Amino acid sequence: MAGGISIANIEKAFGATRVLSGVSLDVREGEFLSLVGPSGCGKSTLLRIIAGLERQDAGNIAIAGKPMDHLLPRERNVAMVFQNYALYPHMTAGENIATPLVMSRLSLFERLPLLGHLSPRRNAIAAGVAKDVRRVAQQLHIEALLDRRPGQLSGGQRQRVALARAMVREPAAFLMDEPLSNLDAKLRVHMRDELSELHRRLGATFVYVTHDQVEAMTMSNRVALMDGGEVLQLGTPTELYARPRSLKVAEFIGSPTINTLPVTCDAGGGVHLAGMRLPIDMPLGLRVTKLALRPEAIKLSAGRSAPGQIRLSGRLRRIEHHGAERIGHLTLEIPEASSIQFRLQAEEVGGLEEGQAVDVRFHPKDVHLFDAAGMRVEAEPHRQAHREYA
Ligand SMILES: Nc1ncnc2c1ncn2[C@@H]1O[C@H](COP(=O)(O)OP(=O)(O)OP(=O)(O)O)[C@@H](O)[C@H]1O
Repeated sequence: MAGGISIANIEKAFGATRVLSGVSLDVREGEFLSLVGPSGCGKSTLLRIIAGLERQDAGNIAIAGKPMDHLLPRERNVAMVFQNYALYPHMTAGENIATPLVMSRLSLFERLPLLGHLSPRRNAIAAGVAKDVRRVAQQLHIEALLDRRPGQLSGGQRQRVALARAMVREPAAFLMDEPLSNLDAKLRVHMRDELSELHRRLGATFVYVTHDQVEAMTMSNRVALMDGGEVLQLGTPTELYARPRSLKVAEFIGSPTINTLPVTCDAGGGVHLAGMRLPIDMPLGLRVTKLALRPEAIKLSAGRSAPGQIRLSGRLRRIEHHGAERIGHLTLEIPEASSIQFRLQAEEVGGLEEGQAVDVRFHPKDVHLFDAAGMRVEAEPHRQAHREYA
């Protein structure tokens, strides 16, 4: 796997706490892959193991086909970017960016402030370092900031300096641990755009840790969703959103959160919701217990539903205005009285009042079904038309 990262059966425990339970994952050369998951799921630990900052108990890491397990962090040709930037406060931005090059190109003697100048090659190397620092500073539009110390920079500028320091060595891969989480919301959205653009320009492999699924979904080629030290699903953002492998994945990805409703199955594979037979059939022998629906799959229903659609009644509890979108909260009139959220169109909101009785409808093809273990089950094409929905 030239340029990619192979992660094979990685296990890690801190004392009695098992943090990674046999994680395997291939990061392709040049891809932007996010490790996303709830706090404590082990994503930072996995990144630190790739970087060599933490030692795994079992399993192997290879970068560009080369085993890394016995190499020090600096021998791995990867650059880490952290949430707290990790800049040296007493150095200027330029000196911070130059540090990795100074460390790799100058000997210990050549780095000495006075004696180092006695080395005949020192000046030529220093000029080369300065040129490389200017090149990355230009790419990140921070040339004007090179003489400032970190304390004189904004959060976004500091993050760019940290990125420049990572880029200057031209590493095989960038490993980023929540690099945007110290920035305010507006700057975070802007930096997301910049990071995606940087990734396109550099064509390097990016592994990006975040607990923010929106960040992961908007920037990544692929997302690995982790929970409890395992990868629950690896796929493109669209795959995770449209075909979640488990209820946990379905519930983690997407905002507002996917709606879930309890269902039962009869002996013939028919699916029932609150006593209603739905136009959905399961392969014989498979039973589902949960039905899940994305908020955008649910529509306000005025008049008769289109054939084949499922209709539910409820009371509109609240309308939430999010600027460009409006979310309706509906308490359903079913015995397991569940609350669901759905997207309302601008023109629909005018005629609605909180507390009002409304009907909603959805299409069976938009339904996700899960068994008692929370795993996805595919329905069969519907076997017979049911009068109540036809
Ligand atoms: N050096 C350590 N010593 C002991 N326990 C640790 C150490 N580093 C991490 N842990 C524990 O390992 C688990 C996973 O931590 P990790 O930082 O990898 O999670 P994470 O998914 O990145 O979470 P977050 O998003 O909160 O950073 C946590 O329970 C954490 O407390």
